[in-house]
Amino acid sequence: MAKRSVGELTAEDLKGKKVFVRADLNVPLDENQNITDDTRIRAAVPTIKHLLSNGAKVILSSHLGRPKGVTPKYSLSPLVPRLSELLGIKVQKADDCIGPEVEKLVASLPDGSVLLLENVRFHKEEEKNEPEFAKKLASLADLFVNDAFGTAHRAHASTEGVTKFLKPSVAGFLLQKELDYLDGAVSNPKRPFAAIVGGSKVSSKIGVIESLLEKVDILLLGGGMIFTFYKAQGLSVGSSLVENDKLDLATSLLQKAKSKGVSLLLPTDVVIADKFAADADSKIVPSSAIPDGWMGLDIGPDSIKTFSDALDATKTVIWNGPMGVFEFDKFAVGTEAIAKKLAELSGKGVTTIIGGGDSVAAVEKVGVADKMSHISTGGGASLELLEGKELPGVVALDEAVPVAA
Ligand SMILES: Nc1ncnc2c1ncn2[C@@H]1O[C@H](COP(=O)(O)OP(=O)(O)OP(=O)(O)O)[C@@H](O)[C@H]1O
Ligand SMILES: O=C(O)[C@H](O)COP(=O)(O)O
Repeated sequence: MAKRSVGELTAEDLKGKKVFVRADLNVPLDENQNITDDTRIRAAVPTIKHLLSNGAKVILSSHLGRPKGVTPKYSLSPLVPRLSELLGIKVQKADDCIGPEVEKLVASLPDGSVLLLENVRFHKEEEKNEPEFAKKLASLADLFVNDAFGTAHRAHASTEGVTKFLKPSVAGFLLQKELDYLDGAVSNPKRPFAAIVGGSKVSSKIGVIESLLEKVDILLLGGGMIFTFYKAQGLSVGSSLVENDKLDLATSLLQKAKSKGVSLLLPTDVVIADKFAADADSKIVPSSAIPDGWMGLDIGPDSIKTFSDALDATKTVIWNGPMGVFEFDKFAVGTEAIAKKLAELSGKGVTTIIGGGDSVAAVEKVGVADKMSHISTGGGASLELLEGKELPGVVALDEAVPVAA
């Protein structure tokens, strides 16, 4: 069911109103507290700007990291300058997210301004979703906007709990966009629809693969998980990453693909290494000829060609997980080739969706991020959505009002 969107709220609904906005501003910081990737801050801006331009007072909340109690290195203070710069106003910051001091700051907020609350996870009640804590957060505002897609898979006080005390509770623009692509485009894709799934282990992608097998026409598998599939087919895998307890599962996934008429492609050649290291000796071998003592760390050139050809026929592609150990330049070729291929397909009108995690890093490394139709800001959240799970932070929001026919 579609959710009510912040876009439906106009100046009439918003002027002078205090709006509690939950965003996912969980950005990486270096040892000097400098932001090393501001994607999530930029992604939160359209919703905040919409609220400000309609005269609302924005009370902005987020977590950062996984602190246990108040931990200065997880303060949201380092985010204030960038947030202010992107919004074009001076953002105020509170030292806590509840309590009398915060209430005072909220009471003196002018229309069209932003108060950033301190890391909501400094209170253990946040992750426990304690109603009393949610009520205190909610008491700061008149209505709720959830734009924290990256945290929508968590039923926490600031994502789910507050909806019990604030009406309306609506979806922000980012949350909406993520759902449109990761749920909408994937459930109702332009076909042929292909998924590319990589990453390290098959065990962490079982849910995604099973769910995608119900929807896709083509499934391309890469990354460390392929060796479990090879072994299940009786091939030697040398010292490659293998999950011996998942061999039956790999066989059943191959059978399921067959019975569903999904074209499941495994790499036909691999780049192997004599050790797990950036400076390892490497060579390219057919998938059926991995010698003892060698491990597969990337897909080979024939596989890149086969995968690229298969992708040429598609209208929608979703990608989750790298094709190899892309952190080592020597074994990044397969992942980078897929990133470039998707950029090329985007230019031809194919919908290309990058489902979070390491594939986002790969696309950014190759410099083609701006070419993709959609890059998810959520790792765990995008994976859960692709697995077909409901996200508590989304479920709790108001339903969209059906448009009269
Ligand atoms: N052949 C391989 N052998 C061992 N590790 C591999 C291999 N191919 C890829 N990997 C590793 O898999 C890791 C990514 O796997 P993961 O399952 O975490 O992917 P992801 O879904 O993109 O990430 P996230 O879990 O953050 O969403 C990378 O660190 C990469 O080095
Ligand atoms: O980075 C993320 O995936 C989100 O911000 C959620 O963080 P969490 O896994 O600590 O809940």
